[in-house]
Amino acid sequence: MYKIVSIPGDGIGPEVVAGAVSVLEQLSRKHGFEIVIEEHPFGGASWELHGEMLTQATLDACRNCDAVLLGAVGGPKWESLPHEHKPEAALLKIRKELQLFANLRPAKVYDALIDASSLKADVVRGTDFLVFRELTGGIYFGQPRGFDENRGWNTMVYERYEVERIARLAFETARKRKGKVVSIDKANVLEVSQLWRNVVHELHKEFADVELSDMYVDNAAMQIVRNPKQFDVIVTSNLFGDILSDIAGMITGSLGMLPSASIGTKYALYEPIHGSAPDIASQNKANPIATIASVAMMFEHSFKVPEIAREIEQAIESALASGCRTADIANTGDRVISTTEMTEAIVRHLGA
Ligand SMILES: NC(=O)c1ccc[n+]([C@@H]2O[C@H](COP(=O)([O-])OP(=O)(O)OC[C@H]3O[C@@H](n4cnc5c(N)ncnc54)[C@H](O)[C@@H]3O)[C@@H](O)[C@H]2O)c1
Ligand SMILES: CC(C)[C@H](C(=O)O)[C@@H](O)C(=O)O
Ligand SMILES: [Mg+2]
Repeated sequence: MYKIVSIPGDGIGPEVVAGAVSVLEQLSRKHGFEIVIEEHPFGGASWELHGEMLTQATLDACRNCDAVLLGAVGGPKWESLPHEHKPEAALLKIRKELQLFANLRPAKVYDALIDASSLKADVVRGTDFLVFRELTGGIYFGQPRGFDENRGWNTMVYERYEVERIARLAFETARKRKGKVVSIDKANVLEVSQLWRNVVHELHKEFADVELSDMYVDNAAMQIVRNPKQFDVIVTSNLFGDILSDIAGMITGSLGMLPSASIGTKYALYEPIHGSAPDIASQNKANPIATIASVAMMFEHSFKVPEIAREIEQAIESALASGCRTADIANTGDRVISTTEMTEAIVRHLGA
């Protein structure tokens, strides 16, 4: 039995999470295992119900399950709230409370979608890299922070142990892949990046079989677009990882394609990398694949059933190969289908 807490959130969150839940239900029917899904409010949706973006009940539920599935939070309705009350602050809080220090963001190109990328087919074909984004430290959490009428300030700080634990995961994972880690920083300008670089290199002594190189973040943004195939594993800080993974989204055709796993030593949460997309919310237009692929990551990392992860990825691949396209990945002339139609196609390809 798998107990999953779902926190759909705002905007397209509920639409894409509904797609992922259909996939979970189909897997349960097909394989005969029980899946219990408990839904809890989060973000703006929770604010409207309880006057709080993250209630103690939702947080307790997340600590009391095998895995959490999150849609997205945020939207224009809550933008003018003070920073500490915004839905985005609740997202940071849940990551911190559950100590989800590593955010794994794979950027893998599906063959059927090579023409959906804004980059040339030869550049994107065969791209397959994995970003380890540090998720509970750096400038997102550093103190002091604030702003007044004339000044705004944030602090980027990393402790040795924070760098070490994410770099260790990156090295361990690279060993099972192509054995190459690129650590991305801004050590030519930022002292905090110098610490990052020093710690990564010290740790590398334990992983001498893995090839390590450093890259400045501005160059990395360019290299990801110029030649994404050069990367295997990327390890980087919270802010740089946020930005670089959205860039990676465009290699795969759309932000709506990229899943993620946020993991710590005790808990795990799975979420697409995209946001609540207010521009297309409640229109049945969103691409559910990022969230469905996040369920594949759940089976891989939390439930340790990689065969089912592959089954989900295969069903996505087959749906795409048979021509299914939501608007974000459609080319001119393609028939565009809805969120629910894409979900149904993937469920069909999962088989019974
Ligand atoms: N993890 C999260 O919950 C998360 C992540 C990013 C942004 N946000 C929040 O979401 C809100 C909107 O932010 P934004 O517009 O900068 O980023 P966004 O990711 O929501 O949207 C960016 C663009 O990508 C498109 N897009 C995103 N996901 C898609 C999908 N699944 N299918 C098709 N198209 C998709 C949107 O329509 C939009 O044009 C903000 O409040 C922001 O803070 C939340
Ligand atoms: C909404 C925001 C807090 C979040 C982040 O910056 O981490 C988002 O952009 C993401 O990538 O998950
Ligand atoms: Mg982001």
